Amino acid sequence: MYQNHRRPNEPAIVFSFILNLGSAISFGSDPLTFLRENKKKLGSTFCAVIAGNRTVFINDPEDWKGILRLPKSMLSFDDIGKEVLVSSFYMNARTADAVQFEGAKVLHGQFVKYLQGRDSMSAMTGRAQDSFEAQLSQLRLPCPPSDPVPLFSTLSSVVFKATMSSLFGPDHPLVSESSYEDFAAHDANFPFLAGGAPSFLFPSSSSGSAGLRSKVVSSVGDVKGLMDARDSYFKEINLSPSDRAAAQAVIVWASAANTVPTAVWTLAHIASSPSSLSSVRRELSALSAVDDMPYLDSCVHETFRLKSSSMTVRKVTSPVGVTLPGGARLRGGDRVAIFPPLQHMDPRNFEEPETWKGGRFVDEPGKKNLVMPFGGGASKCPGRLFALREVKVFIRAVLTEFDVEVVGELPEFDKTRVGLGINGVEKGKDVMCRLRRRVGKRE
Ligand code: HEM
Repeated sequence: MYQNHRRPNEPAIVFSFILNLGSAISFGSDPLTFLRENKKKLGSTFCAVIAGNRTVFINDPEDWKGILRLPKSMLSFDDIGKEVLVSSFYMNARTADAVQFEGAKVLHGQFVKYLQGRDSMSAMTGRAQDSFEAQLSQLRLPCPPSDPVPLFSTLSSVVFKATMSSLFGPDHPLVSESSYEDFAAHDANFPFLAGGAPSFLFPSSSSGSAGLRSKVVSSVGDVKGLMDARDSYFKEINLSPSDRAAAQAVIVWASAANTVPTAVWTLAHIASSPSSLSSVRRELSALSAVDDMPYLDSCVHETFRLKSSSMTVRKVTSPVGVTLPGGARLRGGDRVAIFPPLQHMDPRNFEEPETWKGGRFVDEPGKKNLVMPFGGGASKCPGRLFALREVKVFIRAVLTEFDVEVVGELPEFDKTRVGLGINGVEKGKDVMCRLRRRVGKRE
């Protein structure tokens, strides 16, 4: 009601005529310009109404750490997390509560143990690597081989299946082309669902998600990893099979949605930069472990820097509001948002920020700390170590199997996903590449 009215000590407000929609369109179509221009006019912390939510943007990266450290009694992700579970993953409120609140501690402990523990990570990496090698050796190439192939269309399902194999084992029904199609159908409308649009508007998303849920609780064979541990916990708290499926399907999406575009973009950028390609090939020929390849590591971080737009959001928990460390007064229910591309694209941090430079972090590894694709604070991605490793294993597998030559310019990224993670390729476009099996690798 009083969204556009500024009270004493509150941050300045971006005025909008359409109360419920607010600044959603100008923010969504070009967030960097929106934030930079309003920062100039209103100061580094200001409020904008985004799709009905008063959202306070903190635009000075110096303030971010302090914000992310504030206790849950002031700012929390939990309510927003629950909303997303219900709106985007078709979860009922009871299951969402179990995942986001009651089970949070147990489930978080499982993330740490299985997604970051050394033994579990190396077992997962091994399954991903086997899957990449098997899939790439059987990949059907065009005839004649000089015809270019669309990289995203060709390799996204390869990354999806390897990720499923790492989580569930190679024989699980999710390691299949049809499951990739279900995932892609659900994912395609994810920005609308996460934004709160009613799910009946997107029947292909709900049937894609239903397809994944119908398979996700199938036996995981002898893979005693994260998914098995979660399933045991959900049985212990008496969730029904369909509720267990909904809770497990979240991990299917979280594990693949950002890993797929990161992997394909990194490959596309490396292949379109002759100096990066030869530096990566030099590291590969030394046969080091992927964790010991600083140039490749730099390339993946450079892709994160340029393609990620994961926005970290919190909600003011106390109904009477809070005062932020800098003195700004916020109302109960206000959202607080941090948008890392402000830091990623700042020429004071990165020379020629619009340009992908594979070796950017080799001499300045400390600058990787300025790159934030995984969110921060309590909701920071628990899969980050595995994701980074999986992408490197993917690049190594592709470049071992193929010579990759990019044809033409790289297309833009998909701007409709801004705020949600790693941006995929612009709709209707792809990266066109010639793939030739390397000598000694031909069947
Ligand atoms: C490049 C790849 C990835 C990126 C950029 C990424 C990014 C993110 C981000 C930004 C969040 C937090 C969202 C927030 O703060 O609101 C998140 C959460 C999460 N991610 Fe990732 N992620 C990646 C890969 C993975 C992988 C491979 C897994 C699992 C195998 C995974 C599992 C999760 C889970 C379970 C959560 C939710 C954590 C929770 O509920 O506390 N992610 N991810």
